[in-house]
Amino acid sequence: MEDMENWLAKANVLIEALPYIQRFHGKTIVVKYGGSAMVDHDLKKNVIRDVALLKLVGFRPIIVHGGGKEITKWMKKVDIESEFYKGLRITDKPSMEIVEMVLNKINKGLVSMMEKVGVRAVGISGKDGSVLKVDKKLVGDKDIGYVGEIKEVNTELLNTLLDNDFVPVICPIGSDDGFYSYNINADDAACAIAAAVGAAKLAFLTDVEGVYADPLDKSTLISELSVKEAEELLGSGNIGGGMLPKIHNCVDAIKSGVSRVHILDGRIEHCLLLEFFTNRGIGTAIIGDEEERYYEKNV
Ligand SMILES: Nc1ncnc2c1ncn2[C@@H]1O[C@H](COP(=O)(O)OP(=O)(O)O)[C@@H](O)[C@H]1O
Ligand SMILES: CC(=O)N[C@@H](CCC(=O)OP(=O)(O)O)C(=O)O
Repeated sequence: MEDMENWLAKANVLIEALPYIQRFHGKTIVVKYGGSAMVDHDLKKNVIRDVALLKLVGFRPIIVHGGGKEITKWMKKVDIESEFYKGLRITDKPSMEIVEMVLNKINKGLVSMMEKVGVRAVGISGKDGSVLKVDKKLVGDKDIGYVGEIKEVNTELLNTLLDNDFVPVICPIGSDDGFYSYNINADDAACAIAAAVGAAKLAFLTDVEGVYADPLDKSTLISELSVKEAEELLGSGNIGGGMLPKIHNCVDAIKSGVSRVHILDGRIEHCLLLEFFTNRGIGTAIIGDEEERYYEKNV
Protein backbone atom coordinates (compact mmCIF):
# COMPACT_ATOMS: atom_id res chain seq x y z
CA MET A 1 0.00 0.00 0.00
CA GLU A 2 2.79 2.36 1.01
CA ASP A 3 4.63 1.50 -2.18
CA MET A 4 1.54 2.37 -4.20
CA GLU A 5 1.27 5.76 -2.43
CA ASN A 6 4.93 6.45 -3.19
CA TRP A 7 4.45 5.62 -6.85
CA LEU A 8 1.37 7.81 -7.06
CA ALA A 9 3.26 10.68 -5.44
CA LYS A 10 5.99 10.27 -8.07
CA ALA A 11 3.44 10.20 -10.88
CA ASN A 12 1.85 13.36 -9.48
CA VAL A 13 5.20 15.14 -9.57
CA LEU A 14 5.50 14.28 -13.25
CA ILE A 15 1.94 15.41 -13.95
CA GLU A 16 2.59 18.68 -12.12
CA ALA A 17 5.49 19.24 -14.52
CA LEU A 18 3.36 18.79 -17.63
CA PRO A 19 2.14 22.39 -18.18
CA TYR A 20 5.67 23.68 -17.63
CA ILE A 21 7.14 21.19 -20.10
CA GLN A 22 4.53 22.30 -22.64
CA ARG A 23 5.20 25.97 -21.95
CA PHE A 24 8.97 25.77 -22.45
CA HIS A 25 9.18 22.98 -25.06
CA GLY A 26 11.37 24.19 -27.94
CA LYS A 27 12.11 27.45 -26.11
CA THR A 28 15.58 28.75 -25.43
CA ILE A 29 16.42 29.27 -21.77
CA VAL A 30 19.60 30.70 -20.28
CA VAL A 31 21.06 29.45 -17.01
CA LYS A 32 23.69 31.71 -15.48
CA TYR A 33 25.76 29.52 -13.20
CA GLY A 34 27.66 31.71 -10.76
CA GLY A 35 31.03 30.80 -9.30
CA SER A 36 29.64 31.23 -5.80
CA ALA A 37 27.36 28.22 -6.32
CA MET A 38 30.12 26.05 -7.82
CA VAL A 39 32.17 25.40 -4.74
CA ASP A 40 30.68 21.97 -3.96
CA HIS A 41 31.34 19.20 -6.49
CA ASP A 42 28.13 17.27 -5.77
CA LEU A 43 26.01 20.39 -6.17
CA LYS A 44 27.76 21.09 -9.46
CA LYS A 45 26.91 17.58 -10.63
CA ASN A 46 23.26 18.18 -9.70
CA VAL A 47 23.12 21.47 -11.59
CA ILE A 48 24.54 19.79 -14.68
CA ARG A 49 22.08 16.89 -14.39
CA ASP A 50 19.20 19.35 -14.05
CA VAL A 51 20.27 21.19 -17.21
CA ALA A 52 20.64 17.82 -18.97
CA LEU A 53 17.06 16.97 -18.00
CA LEU A 54 15.81 20.35 -19.24
CA LYS A 55 17.51 19.57 -22.53
CA LEU A 56 16.13 16.04 -22.76
CA VAL A 57 12.51 17.16 -22.22
CA GLY A 58 12.85 19.49 -25.21
CA PHE A 59 14.07 22.85 -23.89
CA ARG A 60 17.03 24.58 -25.56
CA PRO A 61 19.31 25.44 -22.62
CA ILE A 62 22.39 27.63 -22.78
CA ILE A 63 24.75 27.77 -19.79
CA VAL A 64 26.66 30.99 -19.17
CA HIS A 65 29.02 30.51 -16.26
CA GLY A 66 31.12 32.63 -13.96
CA GLY A 67 33.92 31.63 -11.64
CA GLY A 68 34.75 34.76 -9.69
CA LYS A 69 35.72 32.86 -6.53
CA GLU A 70 38.00 30.46 -8.43
CA ILE A 71 39.69 33.38 -10.24
CA THR A 72 40.33 35.10 -6.91
CA LYS A 73 41.83 31.85 -5.54
CA TRP A 74 44.25 31.50 -8.49
CA MET A 75 45.17 35.19 -8.39
CA LYS A 76 46.15 34.74 -4.75
CA LYS A 77 48.40 31.80 -5.71
CA VAL A 78 50.44 34.09 -7.95
CA ASP A 79 50.36 36.93 -5.41
CA ILE A 80 47.94 39.16 -7.27
CA GLU A 81 45.41 40.84 -5.04
CA SER A 82 41.82 40.94 -6.31
CA GLU A 83 40.21 44.35 -6.35
CA PHE A 84 36.61 45.07 -7.26
CA TYR A 85 34.81 48.27 -8.18
CA LYS A 86 31.00 48.18 -8.04
CA GLY A 87 31.04 44.37 -8.21
CA LEU A 88 33.45 44.26 -11.19
CA ARG A 89 37.01 42.96 -11.05
CA ILE A 90 39.66 45.55 -11.83
CA THR A 91 41.53 43.64 -14.53
CA ASP A 92 45.07 44.57 -15.57
CA LYS A 93 47.04 42.56 -18.12
CA PRO A 94 48.45 39.89 -15.77
CA SER A 95 45.02 39.48 -14.15
CA MET A 96 43.43 39.08 -17.58
CA GLU A 97 45.72 36.13 -18.29
CA ILE A 98 44.64 34.40 -15.09
CA VAL A 99 40.96 35.22 -15.71
CA GLU A 100 41.10 33.64 -19.15
CA MET A 101 42.96 30.52 -18.00
CA VAL A 102 40.67 29.91 -15.03
CA LEU A 103 37.41 30.53 -16.91
CA ASN A 104 38.47 28.23 -19.75
CA LYS A 105 39.37 25.52 -17.23
CA ILE A 106 35.96 25.81 -15.54
CA ASN A 107 34.31 25.82 -18.96
CA LYS A 108 35.84 22.52 -20.07
CA GLY A 109 35.11 20.98 -16.67
CA LEU A 110 31.39 21.77 -17.05
CA VAL A 111 31.40 20.41 -20.61
CA SER A 112 32.93 17.12 -19.43
CA MET A 113 30.32 16.79 -16.72
CA MET A 114 27.54 17.35 -19.24
CA GLU A 115 29.02 14.85 -21.70
CA LYS A 116 29.34 12.35 -18.86
CA VAL A 117 25.57 12.40 -18.34
CA GLY A 118 25.05 11.78 -22.04
CA VAL A 119 24.18 15.26 -23.27
CA ARG A 120 26.31 16.78 -26.00
CA ALA A 121 27.84 20.09 -24.99
CA VAL A 122 30.28 22.53 -26.57
CA GLY A 123 32.33 24.89 -24.43
CA ILE A 124 33.22 28.26 -25.90
CA SER A 125 34.26 31.69 -24.76
CA GLY A 126 32.68 34.81 -26.18
CA LYS A 127 35.74 35.06 -28.44
CA ASP A 128 34.71 31.96 -30.40
CA GLY A 129 32.67 32.90 -33.46
CA SER A 130 32.86 36.49 -32.16
CA VAL A 131 29.86 35.67 -29.97
CA LEU A 132 30.65 38.55 -27.58
CA LYS A 133 32.05 41.75 -29.09
CA VAL A 134 32.92 44.40 -26.53
CA ASP A 135 34.14 47.92 -25.99
CA LYS A 136 36.25 48.76 -22.99
CA LYS A 137 33.92 49.45 -20.07
CA LEU A 138 34.17 52.66 -18.09
CA VAL A 139 32.29 52.88 -14.80
CA GLY A 140 31.56 56.58 -14.53
CA ASP A 141 34.98 57.91 -15.43
CA LYS A 142 36.84 55.12 -13.63
CA ASP A 143 39.13 52.94 -15.73
CA ILE A 144 38.93 49.34 -14.48
CA GLY A 145 41.27 47.84 -17.09
CA TYR A 146 40.42 45.02 -19.46
CA VAL A 147 36.76 44.83 -18.55
CA GLY A 148 34.36 44.62 -21.46
CA GLU A 149 31.01 46.24 -22.10
CA ILE A 150 29.10 44.04 -24.54
CA LYS A 151 28.18 45.91 -27.70
CA GLU A 152 27.10 42.99 -29.87
CA VAL A 153 26.11 39.34 -29.49
CA ASN A 154 26.52 37.22 -32.60
CA THR A 155 23.95 34.47 -32.30
CA GLU A 156 24.95 32.52 -35.42
CA LEU A 157 27.25 30.06 -33.63
CA LEU A 158 24.83 29.72 -30.70
CA ASN A 159 21.90 28.92 -32.99
CA THR A 160 24.01 26.47 -34.97
CA LEU A 161 24.88 24.63 -31.76
CA LEU A 162 21.31 24.68 -30.45
CA ASP A 163 19.86 23.56 -33.77
CA ASN A 164 22.30 20.66 -33.82
CA ASP A 165 21.33 19.50 -30.35
CA PHE A 166 24.35 20.76 -28.43
CA VAL A 167 24.19 22.65 -25.15
CA PRO A 168 26.41 25.74 -25.50
CA VAL A 169 28.49 26.37 -22.37
CA ILE A 170 29.84 29.91 -22.49
CA CYS A 171 32.48 31.68 -20.42
CA PRO A 172 32.37 35.47 -20.18
CA ILE A 173 35.36 36.60 -22.21
CA GLY A 174 34.94 38.79 -25.25
CA SER A 175 37.07 40.57 -27.78
CA ASP A 176 37.18 44.15 -28.99
CA ASP A 177 37.60 45.34 -32.56
CA GLY A 178 41.39 44.81 -32.28
CA PHE A 179 40.74 41.22 -31.02
CA TYR A 180 42.16 41.93 -27.56
CA SER A 181 40.60 39.83 -24.77
CA TYR A 182 38.32 41.40 -22.18
CA ASN A 183 36.91 40.14 -18.91
CA ILE A 184 33.11 40.40 -18.78
CA ASN A 185 30.97 40.10 -15.72
CA ALA A 186 29.17 36.77 -16.21
CA ASP A 187 25.79 38.30 -15.28
CA ASP A 188 26.26 40.89 -18.06
CA ALA A 189 27.13 38.09 -20.50
CA ALA A 190 24.10 35.98 -19.50
CA CYS A 191 21.72 38.93 -19.82
CA ALA A 192 23.05 40.03 -23.21
CA ILE A 193 22.93 36.46 -24.55
CA ALA A 194 19.41 35.87 -23.19
CA ALA A 195 18.19 39.07 -24.86
CA ALA A 196 19.93 38.29 -28.16
CA VAL A 197 18.54 34.76 -28.48
CA GLY A 198 15.08 35.81 -27.27
CA ALA A 199 15.20 33.50 -24.25
CA ALA A 200 11.92 32.55 -22.60
CA LYS A 201 13.63 32.45 -19.23
CA LEU A 202 16.87 33.54 -17.58
CA ALA A 203 17.80 31.92 -14.26
CA PHE A 204 20.72 33.11 -12.14
CA LEU A 205 22.09 30.45 -9.79
CA THR A 206 23.91 32.05 -6.89
CA ASP A 207 24.75 31.43 -3.23
CA VAL A 208 21.93 33.27 -1.46
CA GLU A 209 18.25 32.39 -1.09
CA GLY A 210 17.36 35.32 -3.34
CA VAL A 211 17.27 39.08 -2.95
CA TYR A 212 16.89 40.49 0.56
CA ALA A 213 15.35 43.92 1.11
CA ASP A 214 17.86 44.13 3.96
CA PRO A 215 20.84 41.77 3.53
CA LEU A 216 21.36 41.70 7.31
CA ASP A 217 17.86 40.36 7.92
CA LYS A 218 17.16 36.99 6.30
CA SER A 219 13.42 37.37 6.96
CA THR A 220 13.31 40.11 4.31
CA LEU A 221 13.67 37.70 1.36
CA ILE A 222 11.67 39.04 -1.60
CA SER A 223 9.83 36.44 -3.70
CA GLU A 224 8.65 38.75 -6.50
CA LEU A 225 10.03 42.06 -7.65
CA SER A 226 8.59 44.21 -10.41
CA VAL A 227 11.03 46.16 -12.57
CA LYS A 228 9.97 49.36 -10.80
CA GLU A 229 10.49 47.78 -7.35
CA ALA A 230 13.89 46.44 -8.44
CA GLU A 231 14.95 49.90 -9.61
CA GLU A 232 13.84 51.40 -6.28
CA LEU A 233 15.76 48.70 -4.41
CA LEU A 234 18.91 49.47 -6.42
CA GLY A 235 18.68 53.04 -5.17
CA SER A 236 18.10 51.99 -1.55
CA GLY A 237 21.74 51.24 -0.74
CA ASN A 238 20.75 47.72 0.43
CA ILE A 239 22.08 45.96 -2.65
CA GLY A 240 25.82 45.40 -2.68
CA GLY A 241 28.69 43.39 -4.19
CA GLY A 242 27.86 40.90 -6.91
CA MET A 243 24.11 41.43 -6.40
CA LEU A 244 24.41 44.89 -7.98
CA PRO A 245 25.26 43.76 -11.54
CA LYS A 246 22.84 40.85 -11.12
CA ILE A 247 19.78 43.02 -10.43
CA HIS A 248 20.78 45.60 -13.05
CA ASN A 249 20.93 42.71 -15.51
CA CYS A 250 17.59 41.25 -14.39
CA VAL A 251 15.95 44.61 -15.09
CA ASP A 252 17.73 44.94 -18.46
CA ALA A 253 16.72 41.39 -19.43
CA ILE A 254 13.03 42.03 -18.72
CA LYS A 255 13.20 45.33 -20.61
CA SER A 256 14.81 43.51 -23.57
CA GLY A 257 11.91 41.09 -23.78
CA VAL A 258 13.03 38.06 -21.70
CA SER A 259 9.74 36.91 -20.19
CA ARG A 260 10.90 35.50 -16.87
CA VAL A 261 14.01 36.23 -14.82
CA HIS A 262 14.82 34.41 -11.59
CA ILE A 263 17.52 34.59 -8.97
CA LEU A 264 17.82 31.14 -7.38
CA ASP A 265 19.77 29.59 -4.56
CA GLY A 266 22.22 27.28 -6.32
CA ARG A 267 22.99 25.66 -2.95
CA ILE A 268 19.53 24.06 -2.93
CA GLU A 269 19.67 20.64 -4.56
CA HIS A 270 17.81 20.62 -7.89
CA CYS A 271 16.72 24.24 -7.54
CA LEU A 272 16.39 24.46 -11.33
CA LEU A 273 13.94 21.56 -11.48
CA LEU A 274 11.95 23.00 -8.60
CA GLU A 275 11.78 26.36 -10.33
CA PHE A 276 10.96 25.05 -13.80
CA PHE A 277 8.59 22.20 -13.00
CA THR A 278 6.66 23.08 -9.88
CA ASN A 279 4.47 25.92 -8.76
CA ARG A 280 6.41 26.52 -5.57
CA GLY A 281 8.22 29.74 -6.38
CA ILE A 282 11.73 29.65 -4.96
CA GLY A 283 14.23 32.50 -4.86
CA THR A 284 13.33 35.90 -6.31
CA ALA A 285 11.40 36.38 -9.56
CA ILE A 286 11.81 39.68 -11.39
CA ILE A 287 8.68 40.27 -13.37
CA GLY A 288 7.43 42.72 -15.93
CA ASP A 289 4.04 43.75 -14.67
CA GLU A 290 0.93 42.79 -12.73
CA GLU A 291 -0.38 40.60 -15.55
CA GLU A 292 2.74 38.40 -15.41
CA ARG A 293 2.22 37.93 -11.68
CA TYR A 294 -1.32 36.75 -12.31
CA TYR A 295 -0.25 34.45 -15.16
CA GLU A 296 2.47 32.72 -13.19
CA LYS A 297 0.12 31.87 -10.32
CA ASN A 298 -2.47 30.47 -12.69
CA VAL A 299 -0.33 28.59 -15.17
N1 LIG B 1 20.38 42.66 -0.84
C1 LIG B 1 21.06 41.56 -1.13
N2 LIG B 1 20.41 40.37 -1.23
C2 LIG B 1 21.07 39.23 -1.51
N3 LIG B 1 22.43 39.15 -1.69
C3 LIG B 1 23.15 40.30 -1.60
C4 LIG B 1 22.48 41.55 -1.34
N4 LIG B 1 23.44 42.53 -1.32
C5 LIG B 1 24.62 41.91 -1.57
N5 LIG B 1 24.46 40.58 -1.75
C6 LIG B 1 25.56 39.65 -2.02
O1 LIG B 1 25.55 39.26 -3.39
C7 LIG B 1 26.17 37.96 -3.47
C8 LIG B 1 25.83 37.28 -4.81
O2 LIG B 1 26.63 37.81 -5.85
P1 LIG B 1 28.00 37.06 -6.35
O3 LIG B 1 28.85 36.77 -5.15
O4 LIG B 1 28.59 37.88 -7.43
O5 LIG B 1 27.42 35.69 -6.86
P2 LIG B 1 27.66 34.90 -8.23
O6 LIG B 1 29.05 34.33 -8.18
O7 LIG B 1 26.62 33.85 -8.17
O8 LIG B 1 27.46 35.87 -9.37
C9 LIG B 1 25.62 37.25 -2.26
O9 LIG B 1 26.48 36.22 -1.83
C10 LIG B 1 25.50 38.37 -1.22
O10 LIG B 1 26.59 38.35 -0.35
C1 LIG C 1 34.51 41.95 -14.87
C2 LIG C 1 34.29 40.87 -13.88
O1 LIG C 1 34.05 41.13 -12.70
N1 LIG C 1 34.36 39.61 -14.32
C3 LIG C 1 34.18 38.45 -13.49
C4 LIG C 1 34.02 37.25 -14.40
C5 LIG C 1 33.57 36.01 -13.65
C6 LIG C 1 32.23 36.17 -12.98
O2 LIG C 1 31.44 37.07 -13.25
O3 LIG C 1 31.97 35.19 -12.08
P1 LIG C 1 30.75 35.09 -11.04
O4 LIG C 1 29.52 34.96 -11.83
O5 LIG C 1 31.08 33.87 -10.28
O6 LIG C 1 30.74 36.34 -10.17
C7 LIG C 1 35.40 38.24 -12.55
O7 LIG C 1 36.53 38.50 -12.97
O8 LIG C 1 35.19 37.77 -11.44
